[in-house]
Amino acid sequence: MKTLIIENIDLKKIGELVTVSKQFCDAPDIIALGEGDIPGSFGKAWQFGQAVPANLVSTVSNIIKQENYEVILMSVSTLGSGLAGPLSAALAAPAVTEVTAIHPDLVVDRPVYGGKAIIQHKIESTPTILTIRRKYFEPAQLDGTTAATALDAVEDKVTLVAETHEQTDGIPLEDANVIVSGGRGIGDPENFSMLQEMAHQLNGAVGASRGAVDEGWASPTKQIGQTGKIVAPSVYFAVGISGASQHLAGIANSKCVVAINKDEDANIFNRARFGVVCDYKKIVPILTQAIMEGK
Ligand SMILES: Cc1cc2nc3c(=O)[nH]c(=O)nc-3n(C[C@H](O)[C@H](O)[C@H](O)COP(=O)(O)OP(=O)(O)OC[C@H]3O[C@@H](n4cnc5c(N)ncnc54)[C@H](O)[C@@H]3O)c2cc1C
Repeated sequence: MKTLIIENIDLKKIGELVTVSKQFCDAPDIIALGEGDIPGSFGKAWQFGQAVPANLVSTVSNIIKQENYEVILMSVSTLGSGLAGPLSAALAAPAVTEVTAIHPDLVVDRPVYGGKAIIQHKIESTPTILTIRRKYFEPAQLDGTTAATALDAVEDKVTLVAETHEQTDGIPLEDANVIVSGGRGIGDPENFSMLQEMAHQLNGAVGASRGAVDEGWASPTKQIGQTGKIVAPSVYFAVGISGASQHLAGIANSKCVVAINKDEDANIFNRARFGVVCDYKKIVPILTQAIMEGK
């Protein structure tokens, strides 16, 4: 099936979409956004400078129509989520969002009810737009670069007035291999520094439950869960977090969950591979020290 990737110039995001594209075709084409070379080898390539998704709709939908693309792939991101709906309307094409798996015969999975159930959709008509959840597919290795046709004819429906970059002291949560997250059980904001130190030693990032965010101990940008970020680290430490379903929805694709909670009946232990029933103030400094000594 003729496949088009639409993505910012980002090695991992493009790599993940190339992996997905292999289910549909041998060589996808790409519309890339941003400055610099497009990593990887693509049949046809177009490139926008940075632009607001709403302003790209008519140019992108014209390319899709002219080239007869059957599958359009984007990540679940500001770009993908902003473009999927308007493109679907412009092309009268179905859009399946938050896809986490692709099966034979064009059947795709998407989680619903905060990850408690999976819906399967069979793609029956083309073009079809799919947004793909990050980190569910291993990024393909991208060799070389592809020269692109520059596209600067964008509409002026929305003007970008200002852009404020999130303060991420270190690795962004979505890219972190290790996350140390704190919940309401942390008790006060100062104690988050304990988690910061542990995350620092593990070259990881600090996250938070909504409990901790509602208390004002962590920034909303750190919230993980149904209404926060969806993360997929190799190791996720849940410290003083009860394990509400809305929190678990954000960590469904974490490979190994380690729970530290003083309540042995806390629901987080049902999701954890390793659990420590203990006051976190006793165990976190010991773990941090052991990690430092083990380096
Ligand atoms: C529509 C909706 C969307 C939501 N979205 C999200 C979301 O995106 N993310 C999210 O996280 N929540 C979300 N929630 C809230 C969710 O339901 C829970 O209320 C929240 O996750 C609870 O946070 P918590 O586990 O930190 O706090 P609590 O439930 O209060 O748990 C605190 C835990 O800390 C333990 N503890 C206390 N002291 C210590 C100690 N000294 N050492 C070790 N353990 C200790 C306790 O035993 C307890 O298990 C949402 C809710 C709704 C209704």
